[in-house]
Amino acid sequence: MLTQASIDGIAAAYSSSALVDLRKFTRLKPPPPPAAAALFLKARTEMGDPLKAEFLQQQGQSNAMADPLLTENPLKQGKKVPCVLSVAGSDSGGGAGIQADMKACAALGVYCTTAITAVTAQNTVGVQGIHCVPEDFVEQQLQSVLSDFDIDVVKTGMLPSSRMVKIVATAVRDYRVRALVVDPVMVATSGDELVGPAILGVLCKELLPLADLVTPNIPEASALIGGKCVSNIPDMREAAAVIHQLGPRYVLVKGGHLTSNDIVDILYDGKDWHELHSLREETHNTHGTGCTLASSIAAELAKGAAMLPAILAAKEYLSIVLKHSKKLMIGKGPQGPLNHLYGLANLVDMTNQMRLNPRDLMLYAVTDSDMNRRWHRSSSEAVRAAVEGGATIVQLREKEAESREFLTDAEACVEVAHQLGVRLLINDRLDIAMACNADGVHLGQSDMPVSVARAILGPKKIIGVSCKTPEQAQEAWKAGADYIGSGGVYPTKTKKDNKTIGLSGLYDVCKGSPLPVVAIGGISAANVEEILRSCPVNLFGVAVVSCLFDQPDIRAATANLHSKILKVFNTQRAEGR
Ligand SMILES: Cc1ncc(COP(=O)(O)OP(=O)(O)O)c(N)n1
Ligand SMILES: Cc1ncsc1CCOP(=O)(O)O
Ligand SMILES: [Mg+2]
Repeated sequence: MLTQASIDGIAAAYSSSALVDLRKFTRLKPPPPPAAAALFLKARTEMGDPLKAEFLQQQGQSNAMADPLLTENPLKQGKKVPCVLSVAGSDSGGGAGIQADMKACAALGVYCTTAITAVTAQNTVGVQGIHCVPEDFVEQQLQSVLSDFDIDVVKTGMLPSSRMVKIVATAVRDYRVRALVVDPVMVATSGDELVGPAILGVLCKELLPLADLVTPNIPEASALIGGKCVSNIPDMREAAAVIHQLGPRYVLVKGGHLTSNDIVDILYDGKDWHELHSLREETHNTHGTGCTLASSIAAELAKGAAMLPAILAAKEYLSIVLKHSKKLMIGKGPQGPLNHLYGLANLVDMTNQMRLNPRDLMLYAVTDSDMNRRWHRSSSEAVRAAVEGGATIVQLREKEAESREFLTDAEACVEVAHQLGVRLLINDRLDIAMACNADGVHLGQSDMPVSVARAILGPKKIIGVSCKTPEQAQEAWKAGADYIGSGGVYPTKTKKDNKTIGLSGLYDVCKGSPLPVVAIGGISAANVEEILRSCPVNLFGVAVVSCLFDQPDIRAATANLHSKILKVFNTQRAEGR
């Protein structure tokens, strides 16, 4: 057991009086939008943790919603991006250190810069080698990052030499770093030593007094208090008090090394102790949990949370990550990595499951039976050539054909399009679309109402709707459509007596449409650039008939149009639109 005398002794040995107190530079940002905080409170309360919820309510803040899919992502254009600097070692296995920090920050919507202190040869089995980065070069990395980026929080991990610790402390002081989270990494999850006890003195004397938070696990807490045994919660409390005497604003002693299933972390701020409980997850994939927790706390602080909400949110994120890591099979060793970016995989799944990726509207080929007849082509030959030339979606538009002939053609075209990985829609005819298992339909204003078509086709099929006005586009959206075809932009021989809306009409539809828009009518390689440039928002592509299908070489004509569209989109992307 620790005695008051030993606490005082260690505190005296590592007196912090001579150091500049950087805490006065700690500037945490204003609370996030109430909606996010309310969501978080609701989620926490529903999870049966009223104490934490109450605390958050008192704080009136925290954008600390742990699930990145539910949070407003702060990595937005036109806003100051929250920024963390991780000063840590690289893990070649990708599970801990710098790699964990970057993934955790990314998952929480925070930009992560790095200064790499050591390169480890490491995997799920253990640490096979350590190569320390020369101290001067670590210093150079710190200078590069701190002189350029607006860093909100510095988080340190593996600091393998005393000089390295001093260099980091100097940088934190010189650049008036706003907040510092110190994870006093000593031993990897595998039990391999990463940092020797020689750095302890300098760590306690130089870095901890500058820290807003230090996050030792039980062996590290024990090392920080001179090797005293820490084996239960009262010991953890005492250790936290001793470490607090070394100067950090908060101490979080993590209890994962105790065997209980109810993991208790102790947070001490010099006045109050908080017991933070979490359930142990039954998983071997725990490599990098310490780094992940510390960098997640840093990320939450960077977003503006106060310390306790930041820690609660980080713990929440970690426990969700652990749940999503249970079935991960990576590496042959006993400790697998975490699935930090589980939310991204969900996002990818969601994108794959989306009825329509609006980017597929980029070059929308609409077939024409008259033209195919004139050029002696079958519909499926025409579809194949267009898709091979770069068409990103196809619509079969047969105005004259009998149902049976239309269906036979449609079946052949669906087969070709699907072989080549492109969706095929049917113009006007739901019955044909259903019979040939097309990907959906395109409907006009006088065709079947969209809500009826949606009810018939179900949730998986794509529905496009022709609209000349923003009001029509809004109606289509309400009724369950997926995209808007807007035109005719220019007059065309392909659809006679069709009122044109011009570039300004197209602009109005794009501006007022909640759905992605594709322009149609009189579009060719000669005017596609001006059309796309005139509507930089919401116009995802062009739908064309004659400039592809009334041509001697459909493939070449499509490829030519494709390259023109790509040129505009690439420029717009480079300009940040
Ligand atoms: C992509 C796309 N946009 C608009 C139309 C026109 O459809 P509609 O108004 O139903 O006229 P018809 O094509 O049926 O004559 C379209 N087909 N495709
Ligand atoms: C179907 C349709 N809807 C509005 S204009 C049009 C025809 C477009 O054909 P083209 O690309 O040959 O001008
Ligand atoms: Mg129609």
